[in-house]
Amino acid sequence: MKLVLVAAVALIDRDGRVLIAERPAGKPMAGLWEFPGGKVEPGETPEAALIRELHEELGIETWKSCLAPLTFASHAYEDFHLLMPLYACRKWEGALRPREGQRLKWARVGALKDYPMPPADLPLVAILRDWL
Ligand SMILES: Nc1nc2c([nH]c(=O)n2[C@H]2C[C@H](O)[C@@H](COP(=O)(O)OP(=O)(O)OP(=O)(O)O)O2)c(=O)[nH]1
Ligand SMILES: [Mg+2]
Repeated sequence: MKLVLVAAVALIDRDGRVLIAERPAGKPMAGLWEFPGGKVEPGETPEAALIRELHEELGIETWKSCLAPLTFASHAYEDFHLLMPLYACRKWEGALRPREGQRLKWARVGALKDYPMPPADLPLVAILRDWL
């Protein structure tokens, strides 16, 4: 089974809400809500991948020192095994712009259950709820 490394982040605003993004049409699992992030490229660290993805997907800038490791997902999908570290981040610069046409939502952690997420994310939501 192919192991796929994806870095993801819970961006947390001053009110303790969490940013989720709707996966765009055409991508696998389109329409599900996810934590921003993406695949770690060869030779890249997870933190560098996240900094790159946050720039590409949301137009914001953050730094390695602002990415706190929180937990991870290890989930068997049908065609790959996902290993996904989840970081927490409370500090970034720039205004959020959905650069891939994706819908964005700041959600209270208690309301995340109202947004359908990929199955790998469900344990992460529980951990995030206890942690926040
Ligand atoms: N970003 C993100 N990906 C997730 C989450 N949960 C989950 O199962 N995934 C899966 C979906 C995809 O199979 C994979 C991430 O792929 P992606 O399509 O976002 O990767 P990417 O941003 O690098 O995009 P691309 O260049 O491959 O199109 O991880 C999550 O919360 N956030
Ligand atoms: Mg992505």
